Amino acid sequence: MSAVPIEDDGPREDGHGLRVMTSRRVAIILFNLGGPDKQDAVRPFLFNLFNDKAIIGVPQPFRYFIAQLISRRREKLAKANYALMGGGSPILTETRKQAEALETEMAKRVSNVTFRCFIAMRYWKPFIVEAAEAAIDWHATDAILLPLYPQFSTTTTASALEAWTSICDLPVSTICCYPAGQKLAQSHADAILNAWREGGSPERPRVLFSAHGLPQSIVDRGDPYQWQVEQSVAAVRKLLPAEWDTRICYQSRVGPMKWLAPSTEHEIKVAAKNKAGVIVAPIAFVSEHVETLVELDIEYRALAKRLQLPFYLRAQTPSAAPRFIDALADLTERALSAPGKLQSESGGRLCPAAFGLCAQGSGT
Ligand SMILES: C=CC1=C(C)c2cc3[nH]c(cc4nc(cc5[nH]c(cc1n2)c(C)c5CCC(=O)O)C(CCC(=O)O)=C4C)c(C)c3C=C
Ligand SMILES: [Fe+2]
Ligand SMILES: [Fe+2]
Repeated sequence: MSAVPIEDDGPREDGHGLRVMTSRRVAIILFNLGGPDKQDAVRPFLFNLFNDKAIIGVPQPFRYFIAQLISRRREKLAKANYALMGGGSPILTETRKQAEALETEMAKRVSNVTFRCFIAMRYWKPFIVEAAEAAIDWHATDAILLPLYPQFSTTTTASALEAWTSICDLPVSTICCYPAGQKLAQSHADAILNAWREGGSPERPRVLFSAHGLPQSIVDRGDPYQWQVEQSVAAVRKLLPAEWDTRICYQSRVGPMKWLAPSTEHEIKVAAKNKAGVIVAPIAFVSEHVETLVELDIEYRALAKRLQLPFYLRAQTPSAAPRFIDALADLTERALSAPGKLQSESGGRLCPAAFGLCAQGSGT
């Protein structure tokens, strides 16, 4: 898919022999996972997820059949979970709020460029191809690829960026990761402190930083997600009272394989043994969806109640909080002034770009 120039786009004579540049139109492509919008969408959404080679690394046609099998098996449980949220995922509504807020912020910050956010979901509508088509139809001059995954993983960021580069050749600037940014950390700390205050400021809470899990085999292959989660937690910890106990744990395991440990469920059981109340902080999600609203708010809350934890509080995800939108705008602004470069905020250590996982995203 190629950029089609606007009829009168590009440098042109102004009648006095001077060259006039038409304005830059930057498409900000916001990547996320996507979620089923209705019950009938649950199975095809799950199929798309498990048919991604970044999730199940076996060749076709085997992956196709495995994806059919798993999505059929998981459908009933997943449908029941989405039913608890009114039938579908709120992830698109949440992402739209972020897109709107980021567009407004960028218009305030930069006056000689026109910005438009396009939502590009990996496994459900609006798909990445739809975002690419919409950006081309809007006559974007170039694009900033901004994954709504602060921590880079081959299963999320790389998968989305590869899907984009295989269909669209707009000049791009890519933001590959931003796990330890100060404003992102501050938005998490704000949410944790809010949850704590709203819970009556109980003494010595234990903060469980709960990240979406990943199969251990994927981490062993060099996926940087786990250490980037650790970087995020380190940045947030600095903003919390020093005497608070904090732990990292992993939720949302799927299937029988070994996943990152300890699990969030395990840490809730440990907290019960230690008679510690917890604040659960989703550290790898930037919006509300099934993994927060059902898994954390219903399933783990019920477990905590059964185990008689002194308290169970849950910090909200950054969603469209001004500090988080500010963080996204900073990243966008930096990418704007370095077209074609891969932007990374991974703290200097082993950027994914260094081992080529998302280098294709650098474009021009
Ligand atoms: C932090 C980002 C995410 C990583 C890493 C990730 C890896 C990963 N996920 C699955 C399987 C499922 N994930 C599901 C939902 C889901 N996952 C993420 C984010 C990450 N996944 C989000 C934001 C969501 C919510 C989508 C929504 O409904 O809005 C699901 C569907 C729900 C369910 O059935 O439990 C599955 C399945 C794997 C296998 C994996 C890494 C290999
Ligand atoms: Fe997931
Ligand atoms: Fe990076």
